[in-house]
Amino acid sequence: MENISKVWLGPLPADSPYVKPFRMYYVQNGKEKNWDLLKVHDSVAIILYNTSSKKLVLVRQFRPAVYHGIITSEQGNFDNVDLKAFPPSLGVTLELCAGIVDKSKSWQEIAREEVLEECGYDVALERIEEVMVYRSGVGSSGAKQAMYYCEVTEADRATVGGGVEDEIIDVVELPLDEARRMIQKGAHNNSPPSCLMGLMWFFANKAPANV
Ligand SMILES: O=c1ccn([C@@H]2O[C@H](COP(=O)(O)OP(=O)(O)O[C@H]3O[C@H](CO)[C@@H](O)[C@H](O)[C@H]3O)[C@@H](O)[C@H]2O)c(=O)[nH]1
Repeated sequence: MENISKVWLGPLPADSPYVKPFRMYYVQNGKEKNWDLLKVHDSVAIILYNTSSKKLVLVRQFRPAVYHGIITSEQGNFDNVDLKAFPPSLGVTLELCAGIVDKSKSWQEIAREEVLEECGYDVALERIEEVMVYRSGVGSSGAKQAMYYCEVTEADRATVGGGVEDEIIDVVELPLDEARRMIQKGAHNNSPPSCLMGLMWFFANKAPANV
């Protein structure tokens, strides 16, 4: 899926629409302190369960930040990457369907659109149930993410999904026993904490007893 042929790094342009770095200053207990942080978009993530197939619907995609993190954990900072030593498949993740909040629509509507764009299911707004809201990246961004739950059936399928514009996203139907293994033994597929937490919430609150 990733088909990546060259990787290199450059400085962050000041007009990045996705990441803005700051140094925040504050006085605590009478002492001046500072913290280096990033402003990034808030986001939504959706736990999708297909009740026809009795499988969870997740997405696979190449994540540059994960790939970068894997390489730097292994060998420190880099300029160019040896793609043989670090195949880009290392940076592929298995995640909940998700989207950034970058338009003036309700968060639930943005979640509804992501379910359609990424996974191909066209569902009414009322079927998207809020699960919880939390802050991620507490040391770096403190970005807000709202998690939702939505049940879909084959009747809701409108497209094959896969994202919009340049996005390259694979839709994955995950059997419940595999999902259970991910939260019992740890995931080997770079799944972020939000995905693992979403799976745990699903098993604690929604999973059918007999599957
Ligand atoms: O430098 C960038 C960053 C984003 N995008 C595009 O912006 C969109 C969304 O970006 P991304 O940050 O990957 O959003 P999500 O996939 O919605 O990821 C959200 O949901 C994830 C899973 O919960 C969280 O890990 C992320 O922090 C949170 O942004 C996609 O079309 C990307 O292609 C770029 O083109 N360039």
